[in-house]
Amino acid sequence: MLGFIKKGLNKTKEALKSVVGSEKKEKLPKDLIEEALLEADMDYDLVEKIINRLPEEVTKEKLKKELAWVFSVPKNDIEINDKPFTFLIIGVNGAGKTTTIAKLAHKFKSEGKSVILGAADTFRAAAIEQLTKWAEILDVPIVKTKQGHDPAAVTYDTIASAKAKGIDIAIIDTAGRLHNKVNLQNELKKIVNVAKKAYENAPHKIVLIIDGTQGSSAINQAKVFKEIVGVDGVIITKLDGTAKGGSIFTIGHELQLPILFVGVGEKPEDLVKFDKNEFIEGILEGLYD
Ligand SMILES: Nc1nc2c(ncn2[C@@H]2O[C@H](COP(=O)(O)OP(=O)(O)OP(=O)(O)O)[C@@H](O)[C@H]2O)c(=O)[nH]1
Repeated sequence: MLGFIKKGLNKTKEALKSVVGSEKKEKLPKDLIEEALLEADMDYDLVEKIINRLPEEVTKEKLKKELAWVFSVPKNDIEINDKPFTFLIIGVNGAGKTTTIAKLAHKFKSEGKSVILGAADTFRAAAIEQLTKWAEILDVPIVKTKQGHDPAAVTYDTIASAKAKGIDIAIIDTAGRLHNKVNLQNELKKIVNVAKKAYENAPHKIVLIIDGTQGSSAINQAKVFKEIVGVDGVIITKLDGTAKGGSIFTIGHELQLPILFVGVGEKPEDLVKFDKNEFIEGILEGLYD
């Protein structure tokens, strides 16, 4: 519970305090709130929308109401209601896909579920090696092939293996070469089609990994992925390393996709379920406390 605000929003809170000061306050002038929210990388239009509804001097309670009003995100519960429940993990290189897959595997394993990984980012040898290392550390099976081989085949084999072994959850990595949209689209579509051949209900969740340190600029990338393959939910990584936590408002608002989890560190346990109220509470702490 505390992980999100403590670890995930620390730098964002510092950014807010750099504008409003760090002493405790009952009320804040609205132009300072405006400046602080922009400093934390909350989208300009969203900030204006909020500011227009505020009086000159704003209490914490009032701002809380307005932040909650403007920030409407779809529900983010994941019900594991099928077997093997398949996650397809997509996103640009470096966004934190591999680390996030390890975190998801760790989470499900610690809930008593069995997990298998699929190394379908066959574009780079390093991606396969990195995921293999995580599989060893976490003691979960992995399906992989040589660099350059067909990612759809790895996807098929992963799901088939999960079925054969009665494994609860399959998590499949993919390559994220965004500079060639057509290739990426073809590859992802093929992976999805082949996943369905392995198991008609797969993939159950296509999850987009977004690098939180990129702030609002990651949104256009996200829109491309949403357009080419469809996305069921997002995970925002590296929140601990950025002062741009306000971008979560923008990401949630613009994409209208469930924010499933946020990454708050590099260790397998550094994954927190996103909670809208906790997030808003963290922003308010940065401003008022
Ligand atoms: N601080 C912090 N670092 C993270 C988080 N998630 C990932 N990272 C780091 O970000 C870097 C990139 O993560 P990867 O998981 O390798 O990213 P990827 O998208 O798989 O990238 P490629 O392997 O290049 O495709 C690594 O150094 C991770 O340790 C997070 O939530 N917090």
